[in-house]
Amino acid sequence: MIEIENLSKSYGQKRVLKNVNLSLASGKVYGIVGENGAGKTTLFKCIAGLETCTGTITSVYPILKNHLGFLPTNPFFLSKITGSEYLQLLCNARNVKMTKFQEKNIFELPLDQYAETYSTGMKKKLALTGILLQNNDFFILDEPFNGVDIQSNMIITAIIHELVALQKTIVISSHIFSTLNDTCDEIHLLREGVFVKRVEKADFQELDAEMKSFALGDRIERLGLR
Ligand SMILES: Nc1ncnc2c1ncn2[C@@H]1O[C@H](COP(=O)(O)OP(=O)(O)OP(=O)(O)O)[C@@H](O)[C@H]1O
Repeated sequence: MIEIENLSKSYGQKRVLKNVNLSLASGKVYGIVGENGAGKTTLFKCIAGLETCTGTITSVYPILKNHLGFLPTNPFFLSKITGSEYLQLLCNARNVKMTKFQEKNIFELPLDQYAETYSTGMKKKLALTGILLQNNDFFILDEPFNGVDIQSNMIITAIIHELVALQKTIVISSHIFSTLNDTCDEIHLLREGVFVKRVEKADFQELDAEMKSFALGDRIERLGLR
């Protein structure tokens, strides 16, 4: 169990997260949705210890980040480091004894090439492979489905199901509702740094319809394309 209580974050005068609370259990997938700028990535960075914030994060792990696999929206790689070298670095960081990565290269990436030369989708798949090989217990996946091809999206969905079977804790953000529908146990709606709604799987369709209606309003009519 991971408990996030009263987490707040400001950039200068701007309060980006306002007393956010979230309870995360093992074997569950939590979807975080919200408009651009709602605070999803900031929340993830705060949980991962990559940003300072106020509030508390408690868990069964003495040092949470040692059990966390964080997939950023746009993974960044040092220059002149190949795909295999990157995977080796990540494995070394967690004391995972592994040197041959070809068998684990399920996304069929050119591991002997420099990671910085990979396409956007390939970078995401390399970073995801790395955190999976680390055998983490807790995963934060920031827009894992964005920018990867359809086949890889299917693989990522299957990976998430496998992580659930292994009792891992998973938090994901996505702007594509169907991907959350396929993977999440509950969805939390973040609006201007506040969780305004928590929806269980049985009510996902209702949330989808509500968000559609909220998003569309009379915008299409106003365009006057007919
Ligand atoms: N380093 C920073 N300095 C100042 N403001 C920031 C910084 N990072 C994020 N913000 C602001 O915090 C707010 C939340 O940004 P965040 O990236 O968390 O949103 P998001 O929900 O992940 O958006 P998106 O869906 O577009 O990825 C935005 O108003 C953004 O401009």
